[in-house]
Amino acid sequence: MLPTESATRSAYAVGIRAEGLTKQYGDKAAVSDLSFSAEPGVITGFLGPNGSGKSTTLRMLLGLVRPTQGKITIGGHHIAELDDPARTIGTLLDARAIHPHRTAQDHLLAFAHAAGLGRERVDEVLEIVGLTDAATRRAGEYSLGMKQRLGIATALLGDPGVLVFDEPLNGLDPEGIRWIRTLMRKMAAEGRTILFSSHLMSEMELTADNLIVIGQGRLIAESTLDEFVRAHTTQGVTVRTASRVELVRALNRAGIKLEETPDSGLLVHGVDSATVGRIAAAEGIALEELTKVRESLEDIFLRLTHDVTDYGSQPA
Ligand SMILES: Nc1ncnc2c1ncn2[C@@H]1O[C@H](COP(=O)(O)OP(=O)(O)OP(=O)(O)O)[C@@H](O)[C@H]1O
Repeated sequence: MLPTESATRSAYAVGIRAEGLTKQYGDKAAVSDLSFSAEPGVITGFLGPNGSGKSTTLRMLLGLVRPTQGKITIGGHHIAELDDPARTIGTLLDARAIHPHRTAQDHLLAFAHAAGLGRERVDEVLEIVGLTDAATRRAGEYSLGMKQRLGIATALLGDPGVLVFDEPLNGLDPEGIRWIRTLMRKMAAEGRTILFSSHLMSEMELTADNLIVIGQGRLIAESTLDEFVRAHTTQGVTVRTASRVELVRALNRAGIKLEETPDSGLLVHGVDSATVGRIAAAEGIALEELTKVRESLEDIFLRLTHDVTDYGSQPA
């Protein structure tokens, strides 16, 4: 999705750009020649199997890891060159990294102080993330979901134009997940650049406008979510009929691959509904159902990254 005109004109219009980004740990390339961009006004989802290099990429963005080659910049600048980092970029990397004896308020006040921000802003962000009533409790007593909210409050302190959230949905209940989705949408609509990673594909599908997909440190795809799903969905239809044996025979004769589904339907690969309908009609077979297969983002992601998974689980 392209950023809207109002988004690019907004005061926040700063994007993220990786160019030839590479990080080598000894023989191991954690990130290899990675180039992508995340634009203002849209939500960009950052996907990859475990160990594919997402954290290393985000750590290079934040200046915590030095690239072996290439660069990753915010509005064209390395993070160390930013005049006012807190007002430019806000990040949630590990929500558990909070001092357990500090209250949420004190935690935020310390960050606000360091960034030259006033107490009012601390109250505002507590309100935005719904922690006002819990502000004087120690962070050590917080649930993971509350820690995520506190991490997001910290990211929002400087009212930055770029927000980077690594697995922001961890530990959130359905209401919390919906809340964060709405928050990200609102922030993007205001013209901010939102880059977030999640292993929850269904949520990614609901939230992201654009996707960056990596595997073994390399770019697999960069496109809008819609284009990605359209380009990678395999063609196929599910079909149901009382004359199953006859239909299987007819499809086999036509050289069409199919498999039986657990609910006694047939999954026909590589053809469209019209083809299956024509073959059935030619044989005088009545169909009870003929549905185009729609693959989920999760189906596509698992298939595309199957060969590039570092730490994939074995099939059950
Ligand atoms: N400091 C390091 N030293 C050596 N190897 C590292 C280091 N950091 C990361 N790696 C390796 O680089 C690869 C990418 O790791 P990274 O943590 O960036 O992946 P990830 O996509 O964030 O994974 P996950 O989703 O599991 O957090 C992995 O093979 C990892 O073992």
